[in-house]
Amino acid sequence: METMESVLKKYFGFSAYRPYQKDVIEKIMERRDCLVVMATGSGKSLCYQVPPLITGKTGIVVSPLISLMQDQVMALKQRGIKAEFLGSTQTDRTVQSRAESGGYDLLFMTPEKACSIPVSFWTKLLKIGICLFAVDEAHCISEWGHDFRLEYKQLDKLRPVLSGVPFVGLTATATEKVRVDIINSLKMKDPYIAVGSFDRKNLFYGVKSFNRGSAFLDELVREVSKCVAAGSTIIYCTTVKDVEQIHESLQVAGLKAGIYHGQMGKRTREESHRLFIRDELNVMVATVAFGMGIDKPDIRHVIHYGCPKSLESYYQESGRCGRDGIASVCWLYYSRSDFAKADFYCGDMQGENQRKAVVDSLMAAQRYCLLTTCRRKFLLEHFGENFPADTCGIIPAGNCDNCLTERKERDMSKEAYLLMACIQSCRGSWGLNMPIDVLRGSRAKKIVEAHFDTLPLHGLGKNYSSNWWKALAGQLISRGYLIETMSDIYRIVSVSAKGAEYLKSAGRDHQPPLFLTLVDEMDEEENGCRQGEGEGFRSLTSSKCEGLSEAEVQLYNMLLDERMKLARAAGIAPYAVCGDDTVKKISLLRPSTKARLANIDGVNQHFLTSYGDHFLQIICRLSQELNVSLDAKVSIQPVVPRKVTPASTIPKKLTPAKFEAWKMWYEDGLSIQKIANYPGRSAAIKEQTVLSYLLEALQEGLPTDWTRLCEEVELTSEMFTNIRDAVTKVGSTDKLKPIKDELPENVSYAHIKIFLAMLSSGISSPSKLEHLKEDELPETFESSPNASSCPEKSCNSDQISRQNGKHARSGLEENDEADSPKRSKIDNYKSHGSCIMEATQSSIVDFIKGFDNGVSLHDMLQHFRGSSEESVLGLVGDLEADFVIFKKNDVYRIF
Ligand SMILES: Nc1ncnc2c1ncn2[C@@H]1O[C@H](COP(=O)(O)OP(=O)(O)OP(=O)(O)O)[C@@H](O)[C@H]1O
Repeated sequence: METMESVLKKYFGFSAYRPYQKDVIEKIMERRDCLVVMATGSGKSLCYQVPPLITGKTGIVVSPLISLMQDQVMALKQRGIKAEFLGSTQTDRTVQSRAESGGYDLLFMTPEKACSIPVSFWTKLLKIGICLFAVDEAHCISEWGHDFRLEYKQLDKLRPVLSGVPFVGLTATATEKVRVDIINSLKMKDPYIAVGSFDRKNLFYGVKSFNRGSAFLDELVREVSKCVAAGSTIIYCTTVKDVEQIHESLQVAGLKAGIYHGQMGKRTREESHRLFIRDELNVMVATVAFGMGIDKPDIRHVIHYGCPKSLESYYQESGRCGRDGIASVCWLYYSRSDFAKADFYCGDMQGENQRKAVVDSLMAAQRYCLLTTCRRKFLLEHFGENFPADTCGIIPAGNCDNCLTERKERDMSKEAYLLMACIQSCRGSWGLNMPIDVLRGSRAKKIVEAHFDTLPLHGLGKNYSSNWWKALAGQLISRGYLIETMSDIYRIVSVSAKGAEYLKSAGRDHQPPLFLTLVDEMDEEENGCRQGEGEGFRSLTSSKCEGLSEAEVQLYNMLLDERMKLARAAGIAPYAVCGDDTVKKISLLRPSTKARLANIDGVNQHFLTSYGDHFLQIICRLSQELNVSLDAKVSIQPVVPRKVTPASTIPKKLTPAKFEAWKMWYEDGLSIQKIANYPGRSAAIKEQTVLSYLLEALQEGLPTDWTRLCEEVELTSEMFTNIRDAVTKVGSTDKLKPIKDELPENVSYAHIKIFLAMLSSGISSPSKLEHLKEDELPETFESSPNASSCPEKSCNSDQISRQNGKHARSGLEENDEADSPKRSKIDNYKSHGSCIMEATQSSIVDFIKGFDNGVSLHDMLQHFRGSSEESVLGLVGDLEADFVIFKKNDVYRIF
């Protein structure tokens, strides 16, 4: 049976699971129902893709769209996974019968199909084995969701039919209500719930206001032309008319743009989708009909032309961007008229709940547009996630427009007073138009009829346009001075308690200062320009080739062309051959052998067998042409996906600085030293301070990697044991000095603090640290005076000293030693290694194969003492693709 790790490398080419993936997979294998709520692009699909490959049983996946299933099936087949879909567009009549005899690892179907397929199908397949029943985009089940589909509600019918099969719901958008709905609708029993962070750290968020017209269209075309160099772009529009207009403008400008909306024929729509997925089109202009089905990992820009109908759908649609983890950009353009569309979106809503959900979501989207503070924080907090900092500008410098640019502020107390007082005078039962018209001195019929033209404030706000006042109102709403509510489809603006307090403290001639941000619309009116005007989009073209030399950039582009040719020949999308990031790594490392190619993250076995030789030839030829060496010795900083922190575990007590320090260390993998001297900080802080922040974070329950921490502060097993002895001797941990006094000089207070933190986490012995390296064993083990008394004279000295070391340690550790599978395996090998072994290709393969969790070079050298390090490395390097040796963190494994 394959293991979780071997499946990951063999089929997907990845070296490590992302947060939560492993846990969910394990739970599914234990046949437990699971609800997986994780960000778009965070890797939820892997949770249902892996179990069938381990168990050899079929996984059923219910998915809302045929186009989505088709793309997934294409990509899975490219990974050597047997996948198919059942649905109206399936032309192969044999799929169903092959499926029922267990012919597929993964079988996709629409909810309609799942409910209508005869029970005999399930009965037959159950006999062979179904390892899971996954419901993708599970929020469609809930009326509270933004994409409710009636067919999803019927899925519970299958529960009794598929008794014993774990049900797995997956979604990227789920509020508490939606989660409960999914669990109840699917009749999940004691489900394992994995809720990840919604933070898409590689996405930049920006918003701009715009006025419809040809001038803006020209600006948009200019900006989109710049985007094209970085990769694919989607432009989402709210109406078909906008789609057609923008598409035409892009085409006139010579851009390869496609179009997609609900009024197009099915064929043309599918063709458009296909061309975009295969990189034959650079830009797709679409309505939201082109939404959930898009699984293209290398989309670099998502632009919204018009405010989306809800913040949930904005998150979903912008979430199509940068799914491969590479830096990508989401811009939203809104105009004020977008905010008046509640009636349009509510049109076909039946129940009061649905109407309310729609209206609330639209208002949240509107607030997002008008925001002057961190957009990421707002988005995350909308999904119930705590974002402890006020800006997303700590790492790196600003990842949303509001955190990136310093906005102008000015005292707007007078204007704020006028607006709030006018709203109060109009008795707070109108939308914004009425009080603003009153302020601007309108004598429209409804104003005269309501006698608002006699109000003392009438006409006092003539100096500003209606849009200026609306922008001010937006600010006052976001700062809590005004409240906007909905009555049916009408907006009502009233003064909040905070606003009333302000009005009380002010009069017509005197107001306490109230500094507010000069948003674009105001700035344009007052100063004739917008802040950041002319900056255009955040450029991605430079980051695409970051870290590559000029020749490597050329190689990268040539390899992208080569990938395109291969994809065209195979009739698949280029990303299905391999991802952009993998091509970038290949350009950097320029492997000359299959083994080296296999070690590159993202290269799976199918790629190796299908394209490996071809790529190696091309790399060799192009490297010669560009005069760059093969097998470059570059240490690639893996794009370590930040581990997501479930909202509930972000401790309230921790200050943002402490939490940030922990995130940088634990999630971004930065060292304590790097954090202390982080360039984004105004002044360096002490390493000791960083360590104390980390320890506080751990005390608050945040996770850590003890092995890594010990390695970083050089806390060895020997020190650990010494500190433990000292603590026992002193008999108290209240004061550190007496403990320190018992210890040698090289043991610092930091070491003692870490020891104590470990102790309170239940680690009382150094060997509890999973990956403790051999060479970190206490020196006393190596230099044991008992070494010569080993009964087996034929044992090598290393083994003798370790055996004695075991005796030299307290009884407490004997059990720990026994529970370390890696160590006992190594010892096993060593006990056979009484003669000096020389390495050969096959003996190396046999040796590595003996370790499920891999083996380090150190272990290999200990085993093959008859060979030099150079020759062992040479042999490992020469082992070709039959034995895909995969190296990570200096540990070699074989697949
Ligand atoms: N462990 C991993 N290591 C590296 N890349 C991964 C890993 N798991 C998934 N990915 C990649 O992340 C990308 C997004 O994964 P996936 O399509 O499963 O996201 P998702 O959570 O289902 O998103 P959505 O909700 O938008 O459909 C894919 O390109 C996938 O190959």
